[in-house]
Amino acid sequence: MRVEIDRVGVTLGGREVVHEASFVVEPGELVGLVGPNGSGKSSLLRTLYRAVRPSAGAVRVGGDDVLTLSSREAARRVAVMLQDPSTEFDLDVYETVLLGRGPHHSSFGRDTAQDVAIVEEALRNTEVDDLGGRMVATLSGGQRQRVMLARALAQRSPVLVLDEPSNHLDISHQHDLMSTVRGLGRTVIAALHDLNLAAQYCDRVVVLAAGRVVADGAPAAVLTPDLIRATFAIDVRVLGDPPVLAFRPLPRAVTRTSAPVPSST
Ligand SMILES: Nc1ncnc2c1ncn2[C@@H]1O[C@H](COP(=O)(O)OP(=O)(O)OP(=O)(O)O)[C@@H](O)[C@H]1O
Repeated sequence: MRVEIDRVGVTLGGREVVHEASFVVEPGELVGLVGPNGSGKSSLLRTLYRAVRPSAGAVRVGGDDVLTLSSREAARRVAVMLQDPSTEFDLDVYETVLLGRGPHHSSFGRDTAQDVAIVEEALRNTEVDDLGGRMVATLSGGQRQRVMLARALAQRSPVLVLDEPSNHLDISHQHDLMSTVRGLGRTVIAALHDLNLAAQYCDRVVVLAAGRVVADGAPAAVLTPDLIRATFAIDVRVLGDPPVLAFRPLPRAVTRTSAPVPSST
């Protein structure tokens, strides 16, 4: 399903934090949204799952403005996995993932054998099937994040929105997550801090800086040393295609963090 972000503005606390953002995600594409802290990634993604109303422009999913859809239809089209899932959850893992089936039920609909099969598959795909009976609040950050991915997968929506999906995951689960979402064949938009993950797995990378889209294209075309230096204030060497990025802090960052300067050889 196609997603269009069309000249979207987002105003929060009286300040416009996203300005005229436009890009398209074609059906089945995996697009990485990258940018420094506070550049507006989460705010823009929130317009897609209707947690924030754009102050300008429109977000269209499958050709329809998301604001014109019923809540059920919006949830059938777009599933979301959030950066910091609430720790207030009073549900176990199985019940949490089953919530993903909600948009497919009528108000008092019962869980079907198909729901159970879909939930069990999502639990297996995210390697949390051994945690089924555990309360979500008792899980580690990474385990909880995988449960939230399982819930989003169980929703079986054609569009998946991921906001920093891998920030609690160990290196192997980061790659598992990216290859899982890549293999789904769904339309995926993921805000990512790890530019190497973006480079390796995304079809396209959209760069936000100070609320504006400053680049949009294939990873090798976008993730250049000049763009990364201008956007993130860090030096980088780019090797190969898909690019592998080797970072080297600028002197200002070294002063700030007292971190050792890695060798450039
Ligand atoms: N509820 C709010 N009220 C006012 N300002 C907000 C609110 N939420 C976010 N902002 C501001 O909007 C700007 C964009 O924030 P946003 O969370 O979208 O950035 P981000 O790119 O996702 O950042 P990060 O990489 O740190 O997660 C920031 O300056 C932030 O302080």
